[in-house]
Amino acid sequence: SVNSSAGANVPIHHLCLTVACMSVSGLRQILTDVVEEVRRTLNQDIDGTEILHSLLNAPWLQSLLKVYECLQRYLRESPAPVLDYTSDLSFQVSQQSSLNAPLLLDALLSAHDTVAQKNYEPVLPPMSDDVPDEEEATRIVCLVKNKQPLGATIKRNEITGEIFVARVIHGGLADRSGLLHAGDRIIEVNGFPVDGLEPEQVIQVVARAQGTIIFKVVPITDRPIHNHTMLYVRAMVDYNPQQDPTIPCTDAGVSFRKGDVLEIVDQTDALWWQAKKLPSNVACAGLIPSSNLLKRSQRDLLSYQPHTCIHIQEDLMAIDEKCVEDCFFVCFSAGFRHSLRLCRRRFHSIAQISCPAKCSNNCNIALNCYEEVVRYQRSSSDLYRLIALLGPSGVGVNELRRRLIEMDPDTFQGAVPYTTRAPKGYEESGREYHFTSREVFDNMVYKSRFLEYGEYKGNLYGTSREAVRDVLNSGKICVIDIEPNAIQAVRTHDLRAYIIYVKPPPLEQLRETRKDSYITTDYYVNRPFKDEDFQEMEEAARKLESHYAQFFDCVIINSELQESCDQLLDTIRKAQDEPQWVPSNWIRPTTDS
Ligand SMILES: Nc1ncnc2c1ncn2[C@@H]1O[C@H](COP(=O)(O)OP(=O)(O)OP(=O)(O)O)[C@@H](O)[C@H]1O
Repeated sequence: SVNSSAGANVPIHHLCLTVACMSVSGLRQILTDVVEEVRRTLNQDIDGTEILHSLLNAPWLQSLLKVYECLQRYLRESPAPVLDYTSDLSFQVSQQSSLNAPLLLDALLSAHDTVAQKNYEPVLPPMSDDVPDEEEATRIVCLVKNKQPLGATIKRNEITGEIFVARVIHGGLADRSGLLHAGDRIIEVNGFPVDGLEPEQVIQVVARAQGTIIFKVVPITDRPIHNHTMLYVRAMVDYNPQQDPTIPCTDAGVSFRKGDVLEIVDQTDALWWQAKKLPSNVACAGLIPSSNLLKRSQRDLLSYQPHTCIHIQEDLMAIDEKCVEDCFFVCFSAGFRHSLRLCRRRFHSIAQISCPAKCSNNCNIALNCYEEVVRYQRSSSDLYRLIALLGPSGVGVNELRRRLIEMDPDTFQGAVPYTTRAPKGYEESGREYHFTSREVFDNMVYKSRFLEYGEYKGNLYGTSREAVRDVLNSGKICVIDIEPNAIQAVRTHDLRAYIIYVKPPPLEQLRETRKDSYITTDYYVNRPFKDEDFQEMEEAARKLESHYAQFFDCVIINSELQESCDQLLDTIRKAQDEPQWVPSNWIRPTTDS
């Protein structure tokens, strides 16, 4: 069978088809009229000469004869088009007259030229006469080369030297043609036999080809059933195909960073999935390592890092192919945040989040590289999402939160923390803090009621899940600041936290914007910022980003305070009112979530 995927020819085909349909239906009408006329004439009692006379004079017969004559003349004269470059001509005319020929006319004339030049069909090589009868059924596949890659990879059978299509990339040229499939054996490329060649040599033949590429293939008999999916995941790790020697085709690889959302379109291969990074305006997908493969390479990578603890499942290949919604946590102990109106430098957090996987060093770790996500649009009847601010100590998380609540206390509210310290004279239980005994506090820790908690100067402080729920239930937007330890605790079905990372600006801007600001440290309350503070802040920011960037829904660079406040307001509005990617188990809760 001979196939063509020359998409560019479609308009011309349409043109020809329309013309053909018109003449066919016209002739059909004439012939129907003839039959009807004869029937009516025969029913009347008229003599033969009269019938013959009226028949020969009938307009429909005249038309039919004219058509016949035209066709005969066409066969005799084989008329050639007067011009085969009318679009050039129209361009020249439009240039000279400084008038732009309408787009439609241009397109029409260029269609005319294509037809006149008869270049709308690939010229196929003549069929060889000496094809033995027993030769396998072959297919000639003709693809029109354009700027896009072919979107297929090939492999060589090392024993027979035969070349096969290894995989066809979803949405690529080969895939859209529907003519090449994984497992098809390629015999020739543009008449050039490829058996025994190295795959790179075959690719060179394809690369050298101009215009159309003609593949002679033996189609695979049992085509594998493709596992086409529409799965969206958030990448929990960085991946760069250029640095991955195991990828079957580097050029087909899709690079991604932590937090990127990927649309997985094919999971047929257990090792290499096909995906697009969102937002995407390309049709063609690319290769990404499957969840199991990525887990394996992460394990190899992390096992070389002496200070990183990791929990690994024994049999990685036995893990379900589909993503599990655990989080990828690595030990991290830089500057803990204290939302309890204390400076984090003075607040020693001892928060532990409940996590099913714990390594011998007591790190909270679950290894997962992709997190399944869905697009979520909060409905007006849903509670607001929790807003959790996160950033290195001193960057301005508390300042931003404070200003936000001050600006609109009817909309925004913090969660009232618990403490074991005694109330000061002006403090009221339930307003500044929930004052409680150590026994009650310990019991709350035991029952995992805290999102995070910590100790400062012998007293315990903690933010409970109920305190956050109370604010949300009251119809307000709850805004808290958290330490990285609390990320997993707030990313749940009931709180649906939107995590905003507050990032320090570059050093110069830090110096400039903080020249009149004060910092509270372990030893000083409200002293001017020093360069060491900025360096420490930047170092803590680097660590935070390298370990937790995958959980940031948004990043705000806190340079000019007013601008940051405006940006924060806008971000929170979008988080509540516009569709966002969220873990799928928030929407389809599992027993674990
Ligand atoms: N954009 C900014 N420009 C100038 N000063 C700022 C800016 N953001 C914050 N500050 C000031 O920096 C100081 C530290 O801010 P803040 O207390 O909010 O830090 P933090 O991130 O909450 O850290 P910690 O919890 O350790 O206090 C405050 O004096 C605050 O007013």
